Amino acid sequence: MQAKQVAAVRAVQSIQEGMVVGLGTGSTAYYAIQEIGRRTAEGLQIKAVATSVQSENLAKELGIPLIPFAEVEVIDVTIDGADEVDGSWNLIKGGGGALLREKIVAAASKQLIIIVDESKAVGQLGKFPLPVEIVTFASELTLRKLEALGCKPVIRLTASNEPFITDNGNYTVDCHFDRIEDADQLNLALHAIPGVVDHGLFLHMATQVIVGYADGSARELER
Ligand SMILES: O=C(CO)[C@H](O)[C@H](O)COP(=O)(O)O
Repeated sequence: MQAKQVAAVRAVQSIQEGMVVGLGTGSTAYYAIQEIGRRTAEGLQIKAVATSVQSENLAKELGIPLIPFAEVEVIDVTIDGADEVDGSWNLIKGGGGALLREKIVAAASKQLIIIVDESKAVGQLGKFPLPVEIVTFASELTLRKLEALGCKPVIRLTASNEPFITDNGNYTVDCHFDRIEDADQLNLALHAIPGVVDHGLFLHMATQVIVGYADGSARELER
């Protein structure tokens, strides 16, 4: 098993009968959804909500029962990946373009289990460009406001060089900071920009971080 899969399989052990489960997005969350599919095929009774169209489609293929958000009061556990995680379990997410739905689901979850391989554990956040979801209206203006925060903002493109459009119909801007000195302050500054819908800093949200290693082991990241 590769590192991402080991972390995913370990995290899925936390899912118990009757739970409402949030399904993350990305290549690590993919392994978690596969494992949830395997367990539901064996008879585990759960209900799930997805953080992207991609994960929703995968869940449908695997026969994982999905419920509409209108029926969700609380999500017991969400298992999701991350692009960076620091020693306080603060995260950069959104590399896979799903940060808004991921944050809505994470905020509604009693437990948020983050699964990563060891390359994602960092001393300080910011080497990975911070994804920011913005509305398409007046995007040039929003880009200038982002630049004023000290980063180089780049609208994410698809392989065919078109702007990448999120599941919510917005742009994603990758903000190159190199290092983020004060993530709490940056969180406030980003939310103060009107065209910003949300951003990939997930602060004080994770309740557990599981790191998978190339030797096939998985360990909880201490805080
Ligand atoms: O935030 C995300 C998607 O928006 C992903 O969880 C993050 O990009 C990590 O992806 P991967 O597991 O493929 O490395």
